[in-house]
Amino acid sequence: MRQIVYVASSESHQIDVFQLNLAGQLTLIQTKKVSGQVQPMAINPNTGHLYAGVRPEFSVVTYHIADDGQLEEVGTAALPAGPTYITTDPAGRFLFSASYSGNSVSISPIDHQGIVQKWSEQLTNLGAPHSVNFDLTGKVLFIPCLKEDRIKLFELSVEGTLSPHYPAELITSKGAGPRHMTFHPNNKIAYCINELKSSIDLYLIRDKGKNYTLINTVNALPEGFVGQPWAADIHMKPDGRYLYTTDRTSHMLSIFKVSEEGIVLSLVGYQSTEAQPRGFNIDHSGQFLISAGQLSNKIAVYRIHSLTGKLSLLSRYPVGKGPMWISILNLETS
Ligand SMILES: O=C1O[C@H](COP(=O)(O)O)[C@@H](O)[C@H](O)[C@H]1O
Repeated sequence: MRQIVYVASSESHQIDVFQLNLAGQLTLIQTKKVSGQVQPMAINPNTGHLYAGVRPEFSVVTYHIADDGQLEEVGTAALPAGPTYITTDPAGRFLFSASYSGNSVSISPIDHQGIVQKWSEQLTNLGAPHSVNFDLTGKVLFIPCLKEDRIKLFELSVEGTLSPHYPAELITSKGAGPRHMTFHPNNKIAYCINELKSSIDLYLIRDKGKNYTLINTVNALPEGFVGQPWAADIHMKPDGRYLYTTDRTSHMLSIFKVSEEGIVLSLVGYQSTEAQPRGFNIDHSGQFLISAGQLSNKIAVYRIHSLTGKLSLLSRYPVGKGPMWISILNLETS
């Protein structure tokens, strides 16, 4: 598997591009300067372009990815508000941008060459939306609204408009602050990391997405942890066997074993990691986890032990200033 790792560093306006080899070693192949603070990134699953959300001139930059993984800018399109998280629908026809400070989510069409166009629609009056997540059917869009303690649910039409799903929202516990999500490969369980409690909510999805039940809430910090929880990110190993989260106060990753159906999370342990780990990701083979330290200006690569899910540090690499987003591309499927 030939994989490329993209690391966005907001403060130094750059994306570092690394090749990831089969042993988990990284080789820097490009440092791409960006016109502003670059934060969230997304890869088009259809065309293989990389998109990056930029500030203070709110925009999304489209990059063509060369055969070796290097980036070439091919377009810039305006966004109505500062991008906190971006994603595309599974067909790669539209780009969705959640804006925490703009209390909105915008939709931008993507043309048939893969280039994002100016935004066409904006959902407003959302309370600090922190991410936009399609379930694995690609039909339901989950928008965790941190300041509302709700995850709002929408459906996407063929024309690219959003309408409320039924049910229209999932309600979290008071003050939880829902932030980022992931789904079990069986699409029967949705997991949401709550920023302000560093807890994980598990929702059972039934009746083809018409029925959701909150079946458990799991603490992602060690029992007795003292300090303000400040969770950031959540990812599942591609085979669905282990789940990982980060917390920025404790500078830790938490590791959970996932039961076969995805319903039970059993604590495996904690891994101390880079300072303020706002973003991390897992490679497509499920063998390596890479975490970014927003305060250390480094990324750390860990081997994931296939039988235990535990992490062992392989190496740390310097990147730009304020790294907060990691995207990984499998060149063989792009
Ligand atoms: O992680 C966080 O995100 C929000 C919004 O981030 P931004 O990148 O859109 O500015 C931030 O305000 C919050 O303090 C922080 O915890």
